[in-house]
Amino acid sequence: MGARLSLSDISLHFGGVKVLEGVSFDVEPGVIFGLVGPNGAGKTSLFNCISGHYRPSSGSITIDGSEVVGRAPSHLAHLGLARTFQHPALQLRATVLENVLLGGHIRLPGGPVEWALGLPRTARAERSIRAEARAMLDAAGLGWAADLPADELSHGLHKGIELWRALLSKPSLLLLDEPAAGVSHAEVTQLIDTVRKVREEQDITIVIVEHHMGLISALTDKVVVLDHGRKLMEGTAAQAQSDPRVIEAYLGKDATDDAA
Ligand SMILES: Nc1ncnc2c1ncn2[C@@H]1O[C@H](COP(=O)(O)OP(=O)(O)OP(=O)(O)O)[C@@H](O)[C@H]1O
Repeated sequence: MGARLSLSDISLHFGGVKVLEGVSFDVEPGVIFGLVGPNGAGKTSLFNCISGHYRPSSGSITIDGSEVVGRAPSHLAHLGLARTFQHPALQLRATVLENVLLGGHIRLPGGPVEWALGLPRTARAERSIRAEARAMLDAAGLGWAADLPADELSHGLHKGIELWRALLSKPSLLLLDEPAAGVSHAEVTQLIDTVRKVREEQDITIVIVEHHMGLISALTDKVVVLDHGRKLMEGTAAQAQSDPRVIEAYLGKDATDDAA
């Protein structure tokens, strides 16, 4: 079952800077949910609050009813959360396969002592996850790159590696931070197909921060629009794109006057 994510009255202040103010919304299990808004609206900061990288100044965030504010990212991974970053965070000297395998670590049985001892059940699990990672890369048409150092690949493929790494952890809640930023048109089309397939084949809830409205329209069931750290509206992507408040936030007041 995809996870249920609930945010209630989230605020985030850095000194006197109010980055988020009273943001609340629910993400139903199994949906693809978009978080959009102009530059600096607070989207990545909100992702950082959900993934445990930032601690909100106030408010509550629950995943399947469990409070996660104050929990470390590693704890949240055990609750089924995985994320990608706006700027891919890869081990550039390691191979593509090794980067993807980092996502499978969470699925290994036992703890650090067992892993260090290389007990048979750990070794078996490692072999099985490695085979799964290779199969994922093959299915994505990236088998040729599996044993290459990550730094030999393009930015678009780095984004792909992050996505496969996150998926190898078998998340019930996946946060994608600007997956289409800086990637080619053909790669965006491939990304849309991949995310659709993932949703068809897995019980997963996906939240996407993205400026690419084509991708948001193609994929999301619902969106929340943020502006200056506040929730501006909630609805479908089509409703957001025709909402005068959203048009004004992106383009300024003149644009809505012109449209009237
Ligand atoms: N650690 C921090 N300290 C101070 N200010 C911060 C910090 N993190 C984010 N901010 C500020 O919060 C505001 C929102 O930034 P954020 O990156 O969350 O916006 P965004 O909507 O993701 O923007 P973009 O679409 O450009 O990526 C910005 O003014 C940013 O400078």
